[in-house]
Amino acid sequence: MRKRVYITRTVPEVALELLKAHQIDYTVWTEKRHQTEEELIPVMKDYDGIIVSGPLQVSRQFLESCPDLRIVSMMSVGYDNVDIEAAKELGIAVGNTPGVLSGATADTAFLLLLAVSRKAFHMHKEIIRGNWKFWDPTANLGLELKGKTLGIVGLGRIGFELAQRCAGAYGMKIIYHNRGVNEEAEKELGAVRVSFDELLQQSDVVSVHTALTPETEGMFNKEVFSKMKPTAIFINTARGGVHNEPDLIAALQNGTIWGAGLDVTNPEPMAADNPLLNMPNVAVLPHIGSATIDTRNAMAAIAAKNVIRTFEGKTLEHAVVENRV
Ligand SMILES: NC(=O)C1=CN([C@@H]2O[C@H](COP(=O)(O)OP(=O)(O)OC[C@H]3O[C@@H](n4cnc5c(N)ncnc54)[C@H](OP(=O)(O)O)[C@@H]3O)[C@@H](O)[C@H]2O)C=CC1
Ligand SMILES: O=CC(=O)O
Repeated sequence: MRKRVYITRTVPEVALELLKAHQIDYTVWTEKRHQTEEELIPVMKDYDGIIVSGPLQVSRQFLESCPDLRIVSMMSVGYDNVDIEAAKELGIAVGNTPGVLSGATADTAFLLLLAVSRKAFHMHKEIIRGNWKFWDPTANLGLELKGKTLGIVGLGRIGFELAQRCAGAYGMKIIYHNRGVNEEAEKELGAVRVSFDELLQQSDVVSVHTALTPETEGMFNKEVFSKMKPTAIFINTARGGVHNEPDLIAALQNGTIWGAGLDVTNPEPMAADNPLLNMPNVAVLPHIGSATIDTRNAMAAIAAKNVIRTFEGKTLEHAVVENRV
């Protein structure tokens, strides 16, 4: 019997072509809203696989309610919304799409850093509001990045690409805080591993790139912001849950830190009246880290290949939970 895959959002055509070429049937959810776990559970009884793109909670209850499910194929590198222990216990493979999105996501962090350092998003809004009246040499002043210190919390694939950009473009000194050592970054970029507190105290820019885990949830809170320089910029392209939003708003309002650039928020989408959107030293993007044509095609291809390989009884191209072959 032909296998069936449910796809939680429209995805690049390359994924559908690959599934078709392997005689796999699929259904794509095309409405402009995300389905909830509760809505999907009754639907999933007819499917052998799911490609997840978006914020669906793949809980134990969800996995236990899908009798034929063989694979959860994430079209993302992050899998914080999947109950990995339950998937392992139930023998359901989980795939993801690391690596191919690192450059695009690092570009997004770099874009946010430049935008915040020069208040670019705020200036753009000011022009639209009709507030570009005259040239004032003492107004609209930003910060320069040349020779400054970039502190990366979670220097993995994306952090490495950001460090390359900042070291290459501005000669920034790279320090990082990981649980382990990143030998490649130390060798190639001269990155120096420091304690979390040392990183906070020394960095002009703090950029976070860890996964969202119980250990990293709410990691950037009032106490942590208070240890950063008053001229520091905080960048988060990882997950909104890694920072405490009320604490971040307070830190920006009372001058504890200088600015913030966010590609991820908590919740997503961010409400249009969120105070962060009206702060001059803040830039917010709607979770577009990996959103380039090339990157999304590459992600979609891996997500489809992980499904195909599962049904063929092979190991995945990228596994969080390996297929039982
Ligand atoms: N905005 C967007 O659109 C995107 C966001 N992302 C997010 O970025 C995250 C990172 O992706 P990627 O770079 O590929 O992942 P990697 O696994 O390559 O890097 C994550 C790094 O975090 C470190 N780390 C993990 N836990 C901790 C901790 N508690 N304290 C300090 N460091 C820690 C790890 O090192 P060690 O184990 O040594 O601690 C590792 O080097 C994803 O999980 C996802 O949430 C990804 C893509 C796009
Ligand atoms: O947020 C995106 C991801 O790939 O993870």
